[in-house]
Amino acid sequence: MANNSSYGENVRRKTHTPSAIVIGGGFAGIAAANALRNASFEVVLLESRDRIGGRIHTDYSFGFPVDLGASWLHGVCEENPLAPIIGRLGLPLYRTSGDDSVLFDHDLESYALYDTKGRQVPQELVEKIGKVFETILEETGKLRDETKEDISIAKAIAIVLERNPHLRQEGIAHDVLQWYLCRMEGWFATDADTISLQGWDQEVLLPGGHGLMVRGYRPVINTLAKGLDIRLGHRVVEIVRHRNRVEITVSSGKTFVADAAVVAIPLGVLKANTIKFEPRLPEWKEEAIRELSVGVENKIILHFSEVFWPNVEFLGVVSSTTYGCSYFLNLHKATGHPVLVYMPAGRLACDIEKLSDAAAAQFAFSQLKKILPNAAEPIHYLVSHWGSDENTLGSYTFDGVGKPRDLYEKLRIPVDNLFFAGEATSVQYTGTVHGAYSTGLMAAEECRMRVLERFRELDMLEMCHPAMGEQTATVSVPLLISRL
Ligand SMILES: Cc1cc2nc3c(=O)[nH]c(=O)nc-3n(C[C@H](O)[C@H](O)[C@H](O)COP(=O)(O)OP(=O)(O)OC[C@H]3O[C@@H](n4cnc5c(N)ncnc54)[C@H](O)[C@@H]3O)c2cc1C
Repeated sequence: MANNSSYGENVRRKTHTPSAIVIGGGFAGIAAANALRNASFEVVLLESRDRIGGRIHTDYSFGFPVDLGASWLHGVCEENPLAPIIGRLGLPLYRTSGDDSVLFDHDLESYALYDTKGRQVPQELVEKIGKVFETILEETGKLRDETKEDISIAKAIAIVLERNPHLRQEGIAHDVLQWYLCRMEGWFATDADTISLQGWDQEVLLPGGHGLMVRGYRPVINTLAKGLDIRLGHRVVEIVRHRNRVEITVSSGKTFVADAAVVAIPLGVLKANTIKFEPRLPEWKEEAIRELSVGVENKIILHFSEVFWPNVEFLGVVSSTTYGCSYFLNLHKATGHPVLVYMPAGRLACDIEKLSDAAAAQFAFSQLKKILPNAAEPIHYLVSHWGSDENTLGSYTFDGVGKPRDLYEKLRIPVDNLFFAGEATSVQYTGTVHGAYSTGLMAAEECRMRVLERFRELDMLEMCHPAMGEQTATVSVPLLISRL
């Protein structure tokens, strides 16, 4: 093997720095940009909003942090890819449930349910119906084994109740059952008649239960974003891919060029077709964008001058329909601040989004008054609009009826030098922060590999220059781009 240095004068090395553009400054995009920067790429991140974080939106206007987007770490354990950062930053978590289940993000003993007249539902009944709900869902599993055709979880439950009349509930017990279903709808950000029987329990749940980020998610994303070249207010409108180059145009008309790009924008935005891909994305990719479903969950955050509610983790209002049920997270338990967070999902969330912020806050307050008639008016409020915000157009992805789960993977698979990231590309952890983060890292790694491979080719081409003679053509020279 020849000594590389003996060819030093002859081999004209490429000094081109590999480059990438990341589109979208949510967890996926920031994770990808951070990883590519660490791999010595020149990285520019284009973000349409005037802030980073995307569906991480910690607001400080009350004088303390509250999250309008994600606030739980699902899977409080070391296996959670975000655990090392959260741990290093010393950020406290408040565990609301030790159960790694999509059904119970609060431990059953912390339930505080009320009927619409403000009477607390006896705890034994709450726990009994919780078990009935689990049994019903187990029975829907049997139904799933019987039939190949996918149906909604609402339809499956109706069939189970028809077959097992002893599981049917009446009166207040029925209303409590509706409340459990309403919380399940919250998990998927959609109504039970759109959740897939085949898919609803297929995501991977990390162990350790569910924990609230007491100081909000912002410190985590800020840490990852440190030192990155982030261009806020840059809305991407066109993505043109050439063989070894991408050209990205933003709404001001400015164009950015790089070796590759990571597309980390929400599924809702992709579905709206507001970004032109040139050439068009392949049919299988367009199909994934078209067929995957995104739901809506919102937060109406009420800040009171003092606590007047019971010292419980949350207040739930049961009703004869899931649409009529309510859930208020008591942030005072976790943070010490007098705040309740009302969280509607599905059709209710979409309907409330049509109201003004003042009317939405009033609506949430009216739900609270049902159980606490002497409740004092909030002093401040914050209202999210994840369904209509043009930067998101939905809260997170859910398993729609009849939609195969390989659509998530199709959404993730790269197209030429375009790499896709974001919660909707995560097969395992769809709809979560750690899912978005993992896909950002994965896209960055695939992008790095592809661009490095290309430079290796270029270096070989340079070495085949006629002036170098036959012998040098096969010599392996460590590539400059391997600066890891
Ligand atoms: C109300 C709510 C509660 C949630 N609760 C939890 C929870 O407790 N725990 C949990 O794990 N997950 C939760 N989630 C889900 C979690 O927030 C998301 O899965 C995750 O944050 C998505 O990250 P992302 O990077 O994929 O997308 P995003 O965070 O949406 O980032 C995409 C970015 O792209 C930008 N963008 C859009 N269009 C363009 C464009 N044309 N050009 C340039 N940039 C563009 C957006 O502004 C945004 O910054 C919740 C979500 C919501 C809405």
